[in-house]
Amino acid sequence: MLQRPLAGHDEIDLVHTFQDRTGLDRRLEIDKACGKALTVPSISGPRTCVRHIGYARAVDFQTSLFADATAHSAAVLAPERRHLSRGAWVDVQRDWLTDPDDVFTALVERVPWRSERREMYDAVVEVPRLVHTYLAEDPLPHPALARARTDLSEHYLPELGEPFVSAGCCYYRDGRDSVAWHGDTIGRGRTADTMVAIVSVGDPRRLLLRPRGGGTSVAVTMGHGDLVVMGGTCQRTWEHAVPKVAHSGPRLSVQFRPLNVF
Ligand SMILES: O=C(O)CCC(=O)C(=O)O
Ligand SMILES: [Fe+2]
Repeated sequence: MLQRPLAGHDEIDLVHTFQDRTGLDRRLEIDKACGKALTVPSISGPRTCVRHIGYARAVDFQTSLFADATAHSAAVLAPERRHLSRGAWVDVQRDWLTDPDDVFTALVERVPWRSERREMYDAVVEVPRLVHTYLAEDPLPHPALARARTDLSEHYLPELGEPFVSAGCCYYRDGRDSVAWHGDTIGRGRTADTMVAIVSVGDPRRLLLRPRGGGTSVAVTMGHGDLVVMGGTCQRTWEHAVPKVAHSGPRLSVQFRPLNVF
């Protein structure tokens, strides 16, 4: 772990302040010259300071431990399965990514984020999050994500019968950003069993799941570096949402999907 900017690489962009798990104030900085993320003890002053192209708002996230950048990008896949009703299930593996901080900064910096607008009744409203989708042939913004897609494809192949190809990305800038109740039912998820694998970095947010037509909802917290996979009939017999919350720092999610699932 680097404690201070490297000599000669002092042009720093994108500064996040946060408390690590031991309660210490630290800063995460991107060195523009070498592209590395650096963590330094935070000096007193405003908790938040951010500057990056096209988006400037308070950024403050609680991080897990910083991992050694040379380590493997993700732990061995061994998720725990929770069976829901009607053939739906959800797999969870906490702290799957080895260096979620690096993935966080890469996603913030390298994804060509765009805001979407949707027609709703008589008005055109802004979709409350930033989005971008990488298709099968597009290079992903961080090697750990390419590795994650390969590992997920291998692990789930016996059950899924095909690889994960696309990577949908969402940027929840703060607690006001959200996803309303829906199933990923455009394409094959409407009629066939499939899987959607979500890698999450940044502040924890809750993924709520509820049976279509009513029933008790189930909450899965998606934390920094966690993996959550929705599978079986989940997209057509259940719905999911990421509700708004009063306070949250940024969270980014990458959803890996097989061909023709949206
Ligand atoms: O942010 C997430 O993890 C879920 C997003 C989602 O459900 C979707 O984009 O279809
Ligand atoms: Fe979804």
